[in-house]
Amino acid sequence: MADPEHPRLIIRNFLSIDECKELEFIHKSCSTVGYRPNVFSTTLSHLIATNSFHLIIPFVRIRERLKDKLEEFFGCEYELFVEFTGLISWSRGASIGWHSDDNRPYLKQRDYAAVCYLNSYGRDFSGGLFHFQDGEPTSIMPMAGDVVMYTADCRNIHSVDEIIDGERLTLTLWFSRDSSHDEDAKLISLLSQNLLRDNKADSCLPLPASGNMYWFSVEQTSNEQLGFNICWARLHVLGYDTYISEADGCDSDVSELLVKPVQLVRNNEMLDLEFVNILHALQVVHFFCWKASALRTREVTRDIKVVELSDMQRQKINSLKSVVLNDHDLAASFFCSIPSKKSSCIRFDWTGIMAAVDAWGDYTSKLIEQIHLQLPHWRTHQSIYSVQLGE
Ligand SMILES: O=C(O)CCC(=O)C(=O)O
Ligand SMILES: [Fe+2]
Repeated sequence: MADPEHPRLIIRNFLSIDECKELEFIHKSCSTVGYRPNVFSTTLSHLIATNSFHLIIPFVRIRERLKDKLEEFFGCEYELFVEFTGLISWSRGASIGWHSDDNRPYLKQRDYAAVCYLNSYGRDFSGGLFHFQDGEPTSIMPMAGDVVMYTADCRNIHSVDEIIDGERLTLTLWFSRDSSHDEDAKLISLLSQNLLRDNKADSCLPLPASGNMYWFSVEQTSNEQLGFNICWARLHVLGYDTYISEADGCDSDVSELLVKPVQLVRNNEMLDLEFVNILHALQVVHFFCWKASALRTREVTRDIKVVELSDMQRQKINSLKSVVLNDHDLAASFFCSIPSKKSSCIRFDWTGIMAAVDAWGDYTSKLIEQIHLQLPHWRTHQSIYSVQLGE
């Protein structure tokens, strides 16, 4: 039963570690700059808009489980709609002072919040403790898999300490009693438009959004500013460079670079395989990070061709870097894991990356199949739920 003065619930290990890792893979390969300084986010509508609509499938069961648990605990069965679902990461310097989650006129529809921690305090980031102003518990140390649920009103005023190091990642949902704020209706309409429009979407190769959505600068203004593109920054912190044969010198426009085919480079070697764009390369690399140990036993059917870089190619790579990562120290400080924990790095080899290319393709096809099977049911019921097929 919820305490009427401070209605809140904390559940340890609500999500499995693999669920956390899958959502981390999605966020690190699809996020955009967020709504507040040093915050990055991945919304479901963004996944749909960038031809990665199949990636909403991993959220479906989790959303449902969260809503069921929340409704049961707070005694509001069948009353709630999901108002917002998003992956949110906070990097060094991000924090939020005392607030309730409905504290703006345009947020009044929010009745409940559920925050799932996808990584852990001390291991993946430092700082970032959660505090309630009154009542118990006073503080929460975020740990992967745990969830905190609370009413969005002033009975649950809370804050989050500044992130000191690393990247703190959550899956955050808000729920509303007001059906006009039901996120599902909007998502189903977007999905229908995208899937109907694009029959050949079967390969689900990501399509970048506009360049400014991936551009981080301290001032958070235009493309011209000193800063970095977050897609390249995420590859850079993992030790990868990229080569774009079609890039024509250091005056290239970042928005144009986002849609050009890229090759992955590591030290002095380049994989002789073109990814359709930087987001495609990023998805495969993060898929490799997620599944590295399982990929070791996967047979690679294609030839792996790695070439040594020429001086010309190296020059081109450096001039590309000066455009997309013109503040690479800042980029590193945002997306690096915390310094004392470097040992958790994944052992790199090109065979692993090639295995990831194939395995990412299989993973993607399975999710596309799922979405094609489920969408008709979602449209009928105007609700996103896990359809028990074969019923
Ligand atoms: O991430 C958290 O622990 C809470 C975040 C929060 O308070 C918010 O986004 O309103
Ligand atoms: Fe909040």
